Amino acid sequence: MPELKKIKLILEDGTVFEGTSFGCHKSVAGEVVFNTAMTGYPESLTDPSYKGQILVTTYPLIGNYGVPVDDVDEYGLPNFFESDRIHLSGLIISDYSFEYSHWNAQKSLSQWLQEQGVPGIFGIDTRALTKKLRETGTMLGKIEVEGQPVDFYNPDKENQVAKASTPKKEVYGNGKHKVVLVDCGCKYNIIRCLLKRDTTVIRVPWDYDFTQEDYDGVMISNGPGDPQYCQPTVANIRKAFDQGKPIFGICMGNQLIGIASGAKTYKLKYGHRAHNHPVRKVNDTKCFITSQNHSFAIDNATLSSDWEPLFVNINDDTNEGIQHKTKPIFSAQFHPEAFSGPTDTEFLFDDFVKMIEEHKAKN
Ligand SMILES: NC(=O)CC[C@H](N)C(=O)O
Repeated sequence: MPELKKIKLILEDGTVFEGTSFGCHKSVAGEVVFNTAMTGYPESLTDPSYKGQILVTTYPLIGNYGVPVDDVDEYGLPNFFESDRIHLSGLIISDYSFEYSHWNAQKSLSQWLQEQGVPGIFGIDTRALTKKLRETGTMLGKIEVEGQPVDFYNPDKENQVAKASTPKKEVYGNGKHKVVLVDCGCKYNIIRCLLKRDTTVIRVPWDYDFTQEDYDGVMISNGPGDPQYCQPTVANIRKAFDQGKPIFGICMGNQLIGIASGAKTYKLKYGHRAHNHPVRKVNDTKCFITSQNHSFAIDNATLSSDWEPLFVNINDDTNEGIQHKTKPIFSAQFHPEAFSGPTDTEFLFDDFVKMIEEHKAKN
């Protein structure tokens, strides 16, 4: 049993929670958001969309299955993580499991957080905290070590995508269809899902002019922070609209395609972070259970007449995707690549590749 040190969680409204430190023992500030998923902490911690945020897990027991091995697949991508490092700023949990057990575990969550310099706090009433965030809305907060004060930090005041995106172009696989992946802080399972479907993935930085590339389709990835910072990406997406090839956007990708189409985005009160968000296909009775992690959303009322909502969230009627009425362009606000979460909507990758095949056959 490691030496246990006290640490505090301080919210911008002055609320203070006292807990125990189980990660890197240092102070950190960010935006406090909650996720209600029951599994998937290794994937969440490495999801670049959490950059600038401190995550609260409502599932009380965390750490019980440790941290997976960091081996890589044939393309050099880690098998069990969504990026090459922990992106979130801190982790807030109720009960830390000092014992871990899993066939694939390599180390404890505590050890991993310490290695990566990320603070963790346990012993927090995460239900009370989540109720507060639901009532007040997302709040800024800090995990603070006694005698090490930090200022509050608002991730919406900076371009987080520029910090999470890849610095250079990289090509994966050797499949039939060339897909440009605009990396706004992409989760690796988007690359895996594309590679499984006979594609070559050309991963490029968020502000790279991919319209000069030789490509068959474009994927705009997920990513952290306010989509309004991605104006260079928006300008390139507009150029791609004119090129007419299939485009698929996920999460931040949905928001950026929306902005490029002329629509507006706004910030939700406390976002959607879970494995069980019910989403309905518009003009259809089909519903899907989806994995989600976002704060911003497209305002359906601002969609221009060439575009229409594709999916809607059944809990709060917010936008969950859009499509162009005539061009092969569509996007989802949820995560069809899951990891973690239900894989029910992975068929959207099949739809995308089918669009590419049809477009190639016609042109
Ligand atoms: N996962 C994502 O791509 C999130 C998109 C955006 N950063 C949001 O919070 O809404």
